[in-house]
Amino acid sequence: MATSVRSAVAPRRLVPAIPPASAGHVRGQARFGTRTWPGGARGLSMVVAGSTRRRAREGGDGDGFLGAPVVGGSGAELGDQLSVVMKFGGSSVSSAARMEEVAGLILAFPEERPVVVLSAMGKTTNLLLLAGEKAVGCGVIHVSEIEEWNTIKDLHIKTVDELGLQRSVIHDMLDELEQLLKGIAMMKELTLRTRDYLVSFGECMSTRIFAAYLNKIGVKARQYDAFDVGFITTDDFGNADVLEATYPAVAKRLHGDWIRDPAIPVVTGFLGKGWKSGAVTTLGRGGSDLTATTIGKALGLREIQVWKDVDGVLTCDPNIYPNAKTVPYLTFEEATELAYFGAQVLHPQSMRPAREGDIPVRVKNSYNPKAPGTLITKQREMDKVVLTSIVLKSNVTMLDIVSTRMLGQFGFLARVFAIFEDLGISVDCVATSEVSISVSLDPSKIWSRELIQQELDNVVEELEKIAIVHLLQHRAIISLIGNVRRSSLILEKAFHVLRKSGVNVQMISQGASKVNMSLIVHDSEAKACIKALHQAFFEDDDVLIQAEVENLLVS
Ligand SMILES: Nc1ncnc2c1ncn2[C@@H]1O[C@H](COP(=O)(O)OP(=O)(O)O)[C@@H](O)[C@H]1O
Ligand SMILES: N[C@@H](CC(=O)OP(=O)(O)O)C(=O)O
Repeated sequence: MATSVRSAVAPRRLVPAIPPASAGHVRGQARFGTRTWPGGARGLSMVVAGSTRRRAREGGDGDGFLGAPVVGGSGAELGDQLSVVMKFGGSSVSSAARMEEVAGLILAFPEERPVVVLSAMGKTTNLLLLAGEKAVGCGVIHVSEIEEWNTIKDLHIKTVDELGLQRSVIHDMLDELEQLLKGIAMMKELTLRTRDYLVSFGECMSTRIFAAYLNKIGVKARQYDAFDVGFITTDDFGNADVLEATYPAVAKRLHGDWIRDPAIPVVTGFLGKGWKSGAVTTLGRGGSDLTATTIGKALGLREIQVWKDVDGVLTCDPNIYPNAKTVPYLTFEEATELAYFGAQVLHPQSMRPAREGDIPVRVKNSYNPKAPGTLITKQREMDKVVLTSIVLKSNVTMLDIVSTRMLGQFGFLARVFAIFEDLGISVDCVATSEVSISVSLDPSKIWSRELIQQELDNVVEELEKIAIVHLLQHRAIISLIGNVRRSSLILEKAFHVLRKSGVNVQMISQGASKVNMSLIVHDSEAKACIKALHQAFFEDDDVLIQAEVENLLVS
């Protein structure tokens, strides 16, 4: 077993204490459940516009004012500045009923002026991907029979009907989507660029429907496609990075429109525009979280809320072990490690803008809004914290690389990493000795290019020029996110549990940030390990007692 230092995540700065901004939200929570306005145009007009004066606009104008009576008027009437981002994931907006709930949630916080970010409805992104893949091989005349395409179409039409909207809200989008699928069928290929364009229809439709619904119930809203309002990205289709130029561009557009003609912005999550290609890009799966934090930073908002289908960030993936509990507080650093090392609940890059802008992020449950959720800030009280969360990244590939020449550690490491750089492969965990190095490869980066085996063959071929290489597949990284000051206690306990379970740890790695200790085990053992570790750390008081004793000894 090798031990090491890992440096997968960006370096950190020391930061001041939790800002008082969080207090504002607690006020909002207290109000929830005793809503003054249960919904409906009259109440909502009071909530959102601060005025009961109405202004009806007829006919769709492409801005989300789709023929419904709307409320609002001058900026003076709407009053305040935009104050929070509220991002709702696919599970939160999966049907008409869910959209009604979400509208109710937004309006339950009348003191807020939200920017709303939405993902595609339910599983639409997956369905679009499947439809695209089927289109490649089915022939143009069979496109209309693709099951996933019909499911997407039915869901969106049903939603529009149930919300009492005109089908014209999404008619053009559905038409264009069908044409695109036919184009893919004709070309018999689905490039990464076309795939991003294809999946963008999910967010483009959900936001159009939701904005139209808000307008219908009397809340003035305006739909935006992120790629048209300044989300400028790299041209890495499927996994694009947001570029710095995005912040001023987004701020200018959203703020400018708000000042001119206040209306709740409803923005597509997940999407951007490639700075060279000008084409639609996507920010990686779950990328709407990153859209939300980017807008939060761009506009300097008070809080970023990401609404999910769980009570917040949990002590482990509830699909692996249902006894997972809510983690009430996290630092940006912990949340970043957690997301980067596989917790699906947050997009890996999403904490960066929030941390840079020092804007608290709150993870909430749209199915259980009274639950306090998880508050993520720069710093938090760590005295009583031992372990925060256990994260699993499955199906990881490891490379054991042993130098054949005596290059010396410096030259050897440099050569190895130059090869990874040349091949554009990123590394999660690293363990080194003078003439050998073990690394785990970041699966998301490899998968995104769908060339797993080919890429692995390339990297092995290159490395074999300077080393003996063993490729180990089907491994899992178990990351223990916890208190740096308790690392000995965490490791002692973890190894005790794993030894009792008969598990052999193949590599351990501790990041420079030290909030994360990663253990690599065989994939087949990983889920049982998570369960045993969870029981030991979160369901057994012993560990807390040990920490208390340590506290006393220190003080
Ligand atoms: N540590 C964790 N805490 C909370 N949820 C987790 C965790 N690990 C995995 N998940 C999964 O992440 C899901 C929420 O993320 P996601 O599906 O991206 O939400 P949304 O689509 O609403 O944005 C949960 O339903 C849960 O199954
Ligand atoms: N719809 C995209 C983007 C996204 O963020 O979705 P969600 O918020 O449902 O994870 C996806 O499925 O990846």
